[in-house]
Order: sequence, then C-alpha cells, then structure tokens
Amino acid sequence: MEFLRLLQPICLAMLFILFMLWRILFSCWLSPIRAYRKLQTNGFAGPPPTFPLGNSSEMRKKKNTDSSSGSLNSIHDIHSSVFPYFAQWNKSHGKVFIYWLGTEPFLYIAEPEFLKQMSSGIMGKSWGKPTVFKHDRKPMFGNGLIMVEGDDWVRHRHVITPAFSPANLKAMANLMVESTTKMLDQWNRVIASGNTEIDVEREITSTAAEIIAKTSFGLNYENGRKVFEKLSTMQVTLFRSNRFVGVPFSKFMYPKQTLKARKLGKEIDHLLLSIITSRKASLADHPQQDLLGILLAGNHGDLRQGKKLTNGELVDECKTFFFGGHETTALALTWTLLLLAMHPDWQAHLREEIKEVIGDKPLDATMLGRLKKMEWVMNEVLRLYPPAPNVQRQAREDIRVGDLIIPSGTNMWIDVVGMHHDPALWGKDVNEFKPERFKDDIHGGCKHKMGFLPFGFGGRMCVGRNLTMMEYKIVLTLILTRFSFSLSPNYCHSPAIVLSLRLTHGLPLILQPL
Ligand code: HEM
Repeated sequence: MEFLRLLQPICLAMLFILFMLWRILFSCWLSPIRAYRKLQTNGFAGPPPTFPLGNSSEMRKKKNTDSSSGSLNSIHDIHSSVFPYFAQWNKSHGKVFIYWLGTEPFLYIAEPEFLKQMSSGIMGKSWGKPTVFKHDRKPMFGNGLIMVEGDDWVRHRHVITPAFSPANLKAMANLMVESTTKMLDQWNRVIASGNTEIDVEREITSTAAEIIAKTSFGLNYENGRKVFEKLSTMQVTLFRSNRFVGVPFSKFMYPKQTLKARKLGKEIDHLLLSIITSRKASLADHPQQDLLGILLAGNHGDLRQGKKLTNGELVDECKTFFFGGHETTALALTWTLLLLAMHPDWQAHLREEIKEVIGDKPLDATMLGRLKKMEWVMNEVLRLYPPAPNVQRQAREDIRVGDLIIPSGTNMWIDVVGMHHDPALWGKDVNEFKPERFKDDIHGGCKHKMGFLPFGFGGRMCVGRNLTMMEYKIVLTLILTRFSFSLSPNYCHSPAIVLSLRLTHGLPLILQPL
C-alpha cells in the first residue's frame, strides 16, 4: 500500500516528462517536417536543411565571409553583401524557394508576380506574422500594430489611422522645423570652431528621435531620450548578437542578452505607462495635438465595439511609433545625404526646386507637396537602400498561386532589397542612382508594380508614410538651404542589417555653409 502511494507521484512526474518530451519533439521536429513535406508536395524546393539549425549555419558562414565593405565602384550593388546567402540561393533556386531558420521553414519570395497572385485575395486582417519573430521581437514591439493580427489588427488600425491624417500631421511641421534648426545651428558652431567634418548619421538619428518624442508624446528631448536610448540598446542586444533565430531553445544559448532585452523591455513599458497615465489624467485640461494626444482623445468607447485600446496596447503602440517612427525616417535621410554627397548635381537640382517652391518664405507644410524632384530622390534612395529591407508574413489559410498551394501556417520572407536590385525588373542600370526614373512613373519604371515596396504592400502598408514624407522634406530642405556637402575620405561603405538597413560606420561628411 505504502509502495503504491509512493509510486503515484513518480508516475505522474514521468507522465509529465513524457508529455513535455512529446511536445518538444512535436514542435521542433514533427510539425516543421510536416510543414516542409507539405511545401515540397506543393512544388516548392530549396537548399537542404540540417536539424536543428536549418540553413542558419550556412547563412552565418556566408555573412561572416561576405559582408566586408564594398568598393566605391559597385557601391550600390548591396544585395550580395547584405544578404549573401539569398543572392547565392537566387542563382541555384530562383526567386521563390524554401529555406530554414532553425526548425522553421520559410518561403522566400523575390518575385513580384508571385507576390501579386499570393496577396490578391487576402485582406490585411487575414495575414499573420511569423510566430518565431513575434516571440523574438516582443520586447521591441509587443502587440503593437506591426505585430498584431486578425480583429485586433482591425481595431488598432481603426484607432491609429486618423492620428496620421494630413490635417493632424500639418500641426507637427513647426516642431520638425524647430528640432532641425537646432541641429543645423549646432553644425554651424562646430564648423566655426574649425571642424568641417561631422558624422551626420548620429546627428540625424538623434534629431529624428527628438522629433518623434515631440510629435508622438509631446516630450522634450530629455524625457524622450530615456525611451530612445533604451530602445536603441535593446535593438542592438536583440539583433546584433548573431543569434540562431528559430533554433529551439536558442535563447538559452544567450541568457545574458535574453535577460538584458527582457529587462530593458520592462523598463521601457514602465516609462511609457507612466507617460500615458499622466497624459490621461491631464487630458481634459490640457489636450495636446501630438500623436498620443490624438490617440487618447479618439480612444473612448467600448473595447468590444472596436474603438478603444487598453493601456498595455497603448504602451505597445507607443513603442512601435518610437522605433518605427524615428529609425526608418532617419535612415531614409542619412542614405539620402550619402547619395547627394556623391551626386552634387542632384544637390543643385534640389536647391533650385526649393528656391522655386519656397523662395525666402518661412517653410510651411502646404508647400511640401510641390517639391516633386525631392520625391523622386526619396523614392530612388528607398529603392537602393530600403530602411525596411524585408517584409514577413504567415499564411492563415491555404493560398493558391497558379498550380501551387501555400499551406496555411507557412512563414514567408519577402526580400525587398532583392527586388529593388533585380536587373530583370529595373534594367541594366539597376544599381545606379537615377532619381529621374520616378519622373513620370510612381513605380520608377519597374517592370512590375509590386517590385517597388519600400512601405510594404496591401492593407498592412506603412501607416506612417505621410509623416515620413513630411519630415523627410522638411529636414532635407533645411539642410540643403544652409549647407553644401561632400563625402569625407573617412567614410567606409558597409551597409548592414540590424533589423533595419543601417550604415555600419556612420556617415562623415565635409560640410560647407552656404
Ligand atoms: C522611411 C520610413 C519608413 C519606412 C521605410 C517604413 C516601412 C514600413 C514597412 C515596409 C511596413 C510594412 C511591414 C509589414 O507589412 O510587415 C511598415 C509598417 C508600419 N509602419 Fe512604417 N515605415 C516608415 C516610417 C514609419 C513611421 C514614421 C511610422 C510611425 C510613426 C511607422 C509605423 C509603422 C506601423 C505602425 C506599421 C504597421 C502597419 C500595419 O501592419 O498595419 N512607419 N512600415
């Protein structure tokens, strides 16, 4: 009897261990293999994976050998340096194939017609985001608009979209002028002290952070800086550690980074929650016209009726705005300054246009729409150096593309850099800086409308693109009217992916006041 009583907990413990082993075996081995077989029987192939790393070790090896700085001759031909493994597999497997991140199969897509057919019948709310990235990026975006799915995505998008309306954005123009002018005054002081070389990447990034802190949260830079610094540290911790994404238990291989990212995530949540709580308390007496103020003012009604975000959701959206709102725009501007430094003729064209459109009048948001050449330049920069270098999806239903079926649950990786640098879509001059491509064609002469995707596609297209366009034009106009610039001999060209497409060694420019 006594023996039986002792046996019971041991049996239960063994059952539990067996259950856990079964779950691990199922999620790390059986389920991915089943997904892989399904993809294979549906006609998809790719580089052979090994268990449990998939193709990750091959990808890491290629990255380590191929991502050295490029020569200035083929400077913009970046696909083979930022995604050397994809460039290699493009040659052997074409523009649609399967590769593995750990035990997660991904369908790689760099073929616009395939993308068009795949996405034509799918609404924004019916797309998923790969579960492996949702876990991986949780401290960064939580369940903000970039990651949320289904009816929750509809509710978030419904509350957020009006905050980015042209009327609301116009009210932010003065704040942008103010922060940029402060930066340029500082450049003048540095130059007056005898130093004509400035790392403009650092300067633009911190001004873009100041702009988003003011336009999103009505914060001065000091308060915004705290959130910004923690987010930047988290980004580097999460995305520069060369981790094995998708490999089971890989987070235990880097416990220090995992714990650091989690701790930073909590600190940021805490900071943002205190900002939101105090803003809510003062909403009636001090309504503010920044993004958070507009969100809070519109955020009434019943959660179930789809009109309201909880405090936790607001925190996640603020993180998303902070990250999505400053880094991508700062990168668009920084890559532009690199290209304009290399092409002084385009600096001159833009100055001429600014003179015609704005003249000596104070800069005002209503004038910006007439800066057409600046739009061509922006598009060409986003084509050559897209700050968001890829877009990811997960199928939530079986999707038919011609004779092929993409099974529900399939992860997809859309290679934006690959499509933007594909000579079959853009012609032989694909790697040349030619803003005039966009003169009479919003697709820049690309042979397929879905070959140019700097802001994503379909219902999930970037919600902040109008804000970006306004900030881009204001900052660039002010820089061009006050300075001419050329590339410093200290510049080292080494674009790299750290979630976004970034410059590894900054952008030192030689500046000359006009
Ligand atoms: C040059 C600047 C920018 C670029 C290149 C860019 C790029 C993108 C891309 C490619 C997507 C689609 C992601 C996907 O489909 O998975 C996206 C979505 C998004 N972007 Fe941007 N973005 C920029 C600026 C901004 C700004 C300024 C904000 C906000 C302040 C912002 C907020 C968002 C949000 C919230 C989404 C998710 C939309 C949804 O899924 O419904 N972005 N962005």
